[in-house]
Amino acid sequence: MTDTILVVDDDLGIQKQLKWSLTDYNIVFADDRTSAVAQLRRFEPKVVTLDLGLPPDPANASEGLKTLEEILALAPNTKVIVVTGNNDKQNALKAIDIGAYDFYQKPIDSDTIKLLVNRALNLAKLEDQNRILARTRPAMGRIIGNSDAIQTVMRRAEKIAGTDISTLLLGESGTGKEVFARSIHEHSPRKDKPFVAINCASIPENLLESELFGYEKGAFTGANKTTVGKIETAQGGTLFLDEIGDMPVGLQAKMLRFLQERVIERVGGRSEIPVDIRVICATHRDLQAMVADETFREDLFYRIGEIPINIPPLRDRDQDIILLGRTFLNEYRESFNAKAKSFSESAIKAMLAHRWPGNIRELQNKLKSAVIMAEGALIQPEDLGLAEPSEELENEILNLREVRESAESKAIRKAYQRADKNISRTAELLGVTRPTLYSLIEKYHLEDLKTGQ
Ligand SMILES: Nc1ncnc2c1ncn2[C@@H]1O[C@H](COP(=O)(O)OP(=O)(O)OP(=O)(O)O)[C@@H](O)[C@H]1O
Repeated sequence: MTDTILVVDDDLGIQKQLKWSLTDYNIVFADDRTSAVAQLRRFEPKVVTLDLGLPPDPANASEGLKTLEEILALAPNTKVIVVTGNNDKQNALKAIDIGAYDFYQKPIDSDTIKLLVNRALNLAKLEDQNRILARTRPAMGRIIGNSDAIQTVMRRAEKIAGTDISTLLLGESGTGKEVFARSIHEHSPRKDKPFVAINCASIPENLLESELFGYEKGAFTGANKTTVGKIETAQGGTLFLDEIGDMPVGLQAKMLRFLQERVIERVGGRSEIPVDIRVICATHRDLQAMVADETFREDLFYRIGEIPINIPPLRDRDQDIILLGRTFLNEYRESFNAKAKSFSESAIKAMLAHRWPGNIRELQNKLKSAVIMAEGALIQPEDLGLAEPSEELENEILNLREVRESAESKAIRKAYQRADKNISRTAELLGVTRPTLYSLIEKYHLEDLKTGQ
């Protein structure tokens, strides 16, 4: 397919000259700001050449710069090459500052403009490919979710996984902090070594120290034999400290020393034991506020949270609710030998409308009881303990194409989940043919649908 280039210039002579110079492309024209925006929406060119001297103010660059801003606001990935008058370096630099890809000064030289457009187009295509790759590459194995919110976090976690940087996972209860910690471990060079998790909130304060650091025989009444702690057990691997915000202040000092010096002493022990582990911490508490009221050590806060990751709550994950729901439904159906097979339409609506304060854990609990309670093959809102839903609130999007695209890809995903991942049935639900559905899948990069995910 020939690439389209948009030429924004009010000078007919220049329009013609560019058409002759850029014969390899499909050239479309605009002669002012309004028509430039209209052409941009219509043809979605990857490259635009823009004369800064546009009417009604051709002697000045203000209209051109405004047009540049509008183009970039609408289609930020567009490569805009600005054309300036002779000796107008200042406005050229202003344009680059706003986000133009490059500039050149009149008079136009065919070879130069050809080269510039070519390079801009190659770069735009490369960037497109990168974006697609980043979207379709399966990330962090065990984490289920297609929403942008979770995909962004997954990519962040993936990048961190290869390093030994200390990571702090933040998020409401039940959002999957432990799942993320495990995934980071599994994608790290330490994956063949142990992953050891300990929940600081569930162990009584006086036992937490010996649980973490181990103890020597005779260290206290009942210490009948030397016992290694969780830290030593994780040797070479990853230690996951869940609910780090609940760690007693006294123990925080010992923890900090371990993190700084990478040695530990067992309770009642005298020798220092070197440890090589990666530490991942998690909490649902506001550690920063705890630092402010001195219930959490500031130095430890910075030591454990070199890179924080915010795991989004389930209510911010769009269709993931249904995706996770179906996964758990299949799991529980088997283990309870139940007949519930799928969700009714109103159950899906109710699930999407619910706020899920307990996140994925709440979804699991509600589903478990729904699978047991449901009378027929379809789970109803009341089986889930949810009320019939009211109108769904949509985020306001103003660009019409974006609205259409976002609505279409949402509808395709929704239909696909409803059709139990059957492509023919999805096409039927959407009222399109299979080839049309495939081309839409291609267009919106929903490739995971073809692989049955
Ligand atoms: N993206 C996911 N895909 C599949 N299962 C998930 C996902 N996220 C979480 N789960 C499941 O949800 C449940 C809760 O997750 P997890 O225990 O990791 O949450 P948490 O944030 O650590 O919770 P808490 O703060 O209460 O300890 C687990 O059973 C986990 O397997």
